[in-house]
Amino acid sequence: MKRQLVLEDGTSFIGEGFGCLDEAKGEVVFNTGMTGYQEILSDPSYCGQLVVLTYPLIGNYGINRDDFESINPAASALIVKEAAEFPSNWRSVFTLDEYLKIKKIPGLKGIDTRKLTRILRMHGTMKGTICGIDENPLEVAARLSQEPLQCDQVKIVSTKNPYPSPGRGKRIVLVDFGMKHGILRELNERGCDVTVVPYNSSAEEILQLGPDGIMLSNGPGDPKDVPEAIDMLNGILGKVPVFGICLGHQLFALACGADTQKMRFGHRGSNHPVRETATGKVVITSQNHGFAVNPESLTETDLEVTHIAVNDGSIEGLRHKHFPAYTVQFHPEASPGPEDANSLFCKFLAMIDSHVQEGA
Ligand SMILES: NC(=O)CC[C@H](N)C(=O)O
Repeated sequence: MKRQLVLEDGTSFIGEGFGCLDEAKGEVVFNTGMTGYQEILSDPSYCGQLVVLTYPLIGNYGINRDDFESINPAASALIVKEAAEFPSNWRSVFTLDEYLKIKKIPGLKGIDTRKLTRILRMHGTMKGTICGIDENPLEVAARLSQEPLQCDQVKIVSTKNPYPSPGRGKRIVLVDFGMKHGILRELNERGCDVTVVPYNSSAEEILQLGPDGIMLSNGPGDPKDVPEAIDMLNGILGKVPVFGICLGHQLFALACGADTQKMRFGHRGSNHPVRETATGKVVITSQNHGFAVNPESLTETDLEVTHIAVNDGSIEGLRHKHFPAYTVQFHPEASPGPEDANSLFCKFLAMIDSHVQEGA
């Protein structure tokens, strides 16, 4: 069935609906990864977003049982040039179309995703909707531009109750703002005894669990929509070592007095080069973010920049000058993408050891 994507500025792309044929609405963002559509689709940070994949053929290795980053994908829709109907991979259990139908996610295929991406790069991220072709794009766009952006995504994707993921090693409290399973996987692989807690847990509730370290997960939306987490961070900073990823990094920056800002079209892909300021070493990273820490806002804080994006010079990592705490804007857990930055999890555990040795 023919469906159209209408952008906030009235641009319309007519394609073929696949997966679920419901209407979709949200922010239209593009990801440049050549592979990893299953992980992208199931990354809760895409909650409320219509994800455009720039690679022209998607779905050719199907959907498997192993590569999910969450149980229920949170993306509002998937937009591709061509969706493979006959996947070929020994792990494949569903076609992309079957999976989108099961999870009730609208898909749109057969549109010029390069043209769409160029528009988003030039204009910046826009709101959009997938609807029937009988609708007038200008009327749809006028309605869209009146609608406020969603601001409750973290509440939707975070766990409602704490749960354990046991191990015999260090005790880590993982604050779930919309956690990718990859983060939990990395901690468990290193033997950590993890308790995953909801996004709105208080500092007291977290400290009562007696953590050796606190990990702040990735998550969807604007970090300023999660003030509870900033209060919580103010109650734990300096008491327990902290490591944060993506939304966790942005929340850490806000809690330390820095500011965040929306990027024009963000960083979403699997090959973003990042330079470590101390060594000059460049790692290729997996990224998915539309906000970044404002560099000027760091002057009055105790934060130091540890990583910089090679492509646009934006901040990719921070460290607290006095407390055992550091965070990164990119995804060291990869999934999808390169594992160059994976050792940051070992660095977190080493930071916990030195915190203990210092008798803190
Ligand atoms: N992956 C993430 O944690 C994304 C963080 C935030 N929602 C952003 O878009 O910048």
